[in-house]
Amino acid sequence: MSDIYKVKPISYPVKGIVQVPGSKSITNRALPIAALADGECRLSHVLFSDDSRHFINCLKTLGFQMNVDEPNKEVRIQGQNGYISGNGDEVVDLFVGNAGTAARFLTACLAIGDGVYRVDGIPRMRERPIQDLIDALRMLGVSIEDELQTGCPPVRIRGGKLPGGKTRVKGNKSSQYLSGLLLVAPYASSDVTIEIDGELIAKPYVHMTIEMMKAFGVEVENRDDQAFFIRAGQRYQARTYAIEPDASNASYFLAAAAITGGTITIENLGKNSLQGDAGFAYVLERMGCQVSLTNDSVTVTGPQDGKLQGIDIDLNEMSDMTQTLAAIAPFASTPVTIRNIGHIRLQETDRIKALATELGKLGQTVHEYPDALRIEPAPIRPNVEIDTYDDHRMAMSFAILGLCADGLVLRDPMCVRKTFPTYYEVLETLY
Ligand SMILES: O=C(O)C1=C[C@@H](OP(=O)(O)O)[C@@H](O)[C@H](O)C1
Ligand SMILES: C=C(OP(=O)(O)O)C(=O)O
Repeated sequence: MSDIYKVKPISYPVKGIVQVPGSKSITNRALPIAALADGECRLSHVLFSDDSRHFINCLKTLGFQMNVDEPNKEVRIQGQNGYISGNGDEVVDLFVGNAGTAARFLTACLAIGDGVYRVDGIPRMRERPIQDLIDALRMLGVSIEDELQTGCPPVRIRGGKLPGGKTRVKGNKSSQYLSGLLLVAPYASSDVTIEIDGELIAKPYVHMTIEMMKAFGVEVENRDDQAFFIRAGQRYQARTYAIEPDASNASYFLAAAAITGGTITIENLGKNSLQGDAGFAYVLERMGCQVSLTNDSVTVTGPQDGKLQGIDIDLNEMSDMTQTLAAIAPFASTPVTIRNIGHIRLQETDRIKALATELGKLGQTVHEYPDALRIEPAPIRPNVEIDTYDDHRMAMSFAILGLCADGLVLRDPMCVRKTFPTYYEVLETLY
């Protein structure tokens, strides 16, 4: 694909069943859990994208025997029952690209590694905070440092016996620090209590972690999302595990139905999903769409006149949906206000600023706040080139807006490879 992608407008309601790849969040939990388990785990419907490939490559570097079958979307991992190899005092370098889940979950798990490790990524990863995880691991006795004293990667960890005990973690910048601590906690030598220091954002991802730990045999006592207790001695049990389709990446196709008055169904993603972003369908319902969510599928039908109602919503628990919602705001009859999303300034890019800038280029009136956005719909300016900030969700969301605009062009469209390398192929099935 070239360095631009011209979105072809669509003049009719989209209709059909869309297949989206496996969940990035579930894949990047299943991989470390399987590696820590005792015996062979078979993971099916695995996502193959930058974020998961970085994780897979890091596990290979750590010596895990893996059978990676991309054509069949399957990974078999020989778990080492909590053992992670090292290279004596030689630093083992692990590259995670810009995968926040890989950076945070690996950093936590390496606390029990048999060696010294450096976790590093692309320049943007070196701007994404990890200090709160460093502080929490140090309270558990882990030898860990941010090598450039930036509070961000590269992080150097000297693994060993994880003593356990009580630790506190801040959860206002990312929920991933807590998820990482939870994932490794069963392998501490004594019980672990994790207390939350202040607010905890994006809670559905913590619940996903706990549910997946349970699926592999480890119980976490959740004390009202303020403290978490993990009894020592528990171990992940090897098993086969099927990964759900990615609800976050399904949102773009549901949004296409919303703005074209069409009907899109995503199969194997329903009421029992582990993913909080499966709830995005209900956001569309509040904007005037018809939604059907069964045990194993979600269907959205957009209003026939293509006119959506505006919405004022706290999107903290589905913050990855901010760009999807912002991209359909121009098609609403009244303003769209998205609140409690300040932490997304710390992600692949400063997402609030990026959205304000790009929607402004499209003629929208955007009010930017430290932790919120308010978009006043206006006619969409034609022939605009959209910057994507090396952020897959900027590219994927504005591609949907482009279906109902004239001449919208995406720059660096393949930044979608972070979680959805085949995005444009799937998008083009809508025509
Ligand atoms: O735990 C996870 O899988 C994720 C948690 C969220 O990150 P933050 O908690 O840093 O917002 C989300 O944005 C990210 O896409 C995936
Ligand atoms: C924030 C995201 O990813 P991560 O934090 O895992 O890099 C995302 O996928 O939108």
